[in-house]
Amino acid sequence: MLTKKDIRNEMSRKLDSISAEKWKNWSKEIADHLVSSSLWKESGVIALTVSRGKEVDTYCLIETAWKQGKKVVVPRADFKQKRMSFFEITSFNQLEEGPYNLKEPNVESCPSIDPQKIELVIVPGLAFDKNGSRLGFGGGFYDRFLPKIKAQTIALALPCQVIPFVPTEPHDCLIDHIISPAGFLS
Ligand SMILES: Nc1nc2c(c(=O)[nH]1)N(C=O)[C@@H](CNc1ccc(C(=O)N[C@@H](CCC(=O)O)C(=O)O)cc1)CN2
Ligand SMILES: Nc1ncnc2c1ncn2[C@@H]1O[C@H](COP(=O)(O)OP(=O)(O)OP(=O)(O)O)[C@@H](O)[C@H]1O
Repeated sequence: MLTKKDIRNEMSRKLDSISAEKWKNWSKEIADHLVSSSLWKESGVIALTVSRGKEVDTYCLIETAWKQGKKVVVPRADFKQKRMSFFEITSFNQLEEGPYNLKEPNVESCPSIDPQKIELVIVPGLAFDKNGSRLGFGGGFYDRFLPKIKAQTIALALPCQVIPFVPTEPHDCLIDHIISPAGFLS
């Protein structure tokens, strides 16, 4: 059986080989499905990550959310504790360079938000299966964060990121919905 590490390595390689054009078009299709969903429409406070590399583009989604008057909250990761805090951003200028080329909120200019106020969480990840199992970069950040909140969770996946089976451990949290360019998978 493939280990989590095998899948991470294989997926990073596959993502690297996707052209910029395909990445852009798929991201747009995924965003269209998301913003037309009732979950998105009904949520006023949305937690997202700021996309990096070949992660499904979230810059457009953040802009759409702002235009629609929604609150956008993004995480700042504490890599020692493996925990995240969320801060509201109202401009991309409030982001700064964090570890691993992550864009993270500047804590001086962004108010922190009580996780209970989050209404929808867009969860990042490397690979997903139709059951809602998710594989991330291996920090366990979301598996520590999600049990604390009651919001619905959605993952955005390029076609190659949906695989038949993601191995899970007891601490792994299932994602409620996965959106690929073809639409909602679950
Ligand atoms: N855009 C984005 N932001 C995010 C996440 C994410 O997955 N994507 N996170 C989701 O939890 C949290 C940060 N967690 C992260 C954990 C590891 C790496 C990372 O880049 N790791 C190295 C590999 C390190 C190793 O080999 O052990 C890498 O991928 O090169 C990035 C983010 C919060 N912010
Ligand atoms: N709720 C938790 N409490 C304590 N330890 C946890 C918890 N969730 C995950 N861990 C630990 O964190 C490490 C990484 O977990 P895992 O491989 O599932 O990460 P991941 O889901 O791929 O990463 P991420 O959520 O950051 O994207 C593991 O060593 C795991 O034991």
